[in-house]
Amino acid sequence: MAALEVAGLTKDYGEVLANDDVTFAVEEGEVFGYLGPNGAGKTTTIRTLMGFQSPTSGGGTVLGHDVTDERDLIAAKRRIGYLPANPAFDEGVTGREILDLHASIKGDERRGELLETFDPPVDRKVRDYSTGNVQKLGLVQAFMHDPDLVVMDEPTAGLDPLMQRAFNDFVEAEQERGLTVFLSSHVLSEVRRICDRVAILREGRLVTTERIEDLLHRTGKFVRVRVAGDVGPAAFDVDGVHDISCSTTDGGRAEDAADAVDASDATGRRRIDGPITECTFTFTGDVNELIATLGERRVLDLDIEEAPLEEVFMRFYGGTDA
Ligand SMILES: Nc1ncnc2c1ncn2[C@@H]1O[C@H](COP(=O)(O)OP(=O)(O)OP(=O)(O)O)[C@@H](O)[C@H]1O
Repeated sequence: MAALEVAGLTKDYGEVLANDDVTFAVEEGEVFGYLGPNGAGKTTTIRTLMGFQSPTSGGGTVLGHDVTDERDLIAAKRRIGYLPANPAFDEGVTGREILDLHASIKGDERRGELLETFDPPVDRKVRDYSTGNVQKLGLVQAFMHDPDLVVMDEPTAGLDPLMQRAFNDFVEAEQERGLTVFLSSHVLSEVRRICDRVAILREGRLVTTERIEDLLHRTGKFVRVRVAGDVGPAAFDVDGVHDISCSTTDGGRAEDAADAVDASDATGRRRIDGPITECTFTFTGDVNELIATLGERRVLDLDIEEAPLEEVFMRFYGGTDA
């Protein structure tokens, strides 16, 4: 049984078709990312899955319970954690009181360890919380009753980089315990690290659902190379080179010794005589062929990294070649 299912989900707000026949399923134990730019319709799907609004047509299930059946959904919700986009808590009470209330409804088996990880200032009134602290309180609340499925709308919004990393580590550990996670995001770096699969939504329609590894494999590597000499794209005529762009600058400038192929002078820097060309391209071919071709040049600097998902994302948004 899928942990979460969306089947032909359509939501028409009148002016906007926010979800247009969206269908996908999240398997038990998966960390699944729901990606799309602002306004793509992610929150609409999530709010429908949590039973806060009715679909125009279609529907879905969470842990096997029909999201359009209020009673059925109440039973499921005890085993589900939920973090909404921009969580809003009663401002006049403390974080601890918020968590106490949640505990009385759903339980709080894991409150202590979660407070160690996310550490919101629970003795302060929520009105004094920063955006990040509200988010941390929301995360504690979403996980504290030890749910089987957690649904989160932009979970790392407002978190600083250290806390984002703590969140990623936490989700990875939770997955090992068998938790199923469904999270929306437009922060692609977080998706790449923690998600098994992603669905990409654009203007209410599902563009693709695939494994993150496949997405990365298909999109290849991003290469940036600096070589001595005035060379054009033809110098990198290897199968699998795409979207190459080269620019040549006059040589004669000081280069860091680390860049140099041969010895540096007494200052630790040296001059590269003649022009220098920097080329960037996406590479989907055999890396050995690329290395052989690069070996024909005097390489001053080389970066090879996974293609940024932002680029992949833009291609999907761009439409025509997606
Ligand atoms: N209650 C509503 N009434 C009318 N239109 C709405 C309503 N809620 C959302 N919309 C519209 O539906 C579309 C999808 O919105 P939604 O919030 O689901 O997108 P999203 O992908 O979550 O965006 P974001 O990343 O900005 O949160 C948007 O065009 C939005 O303006």
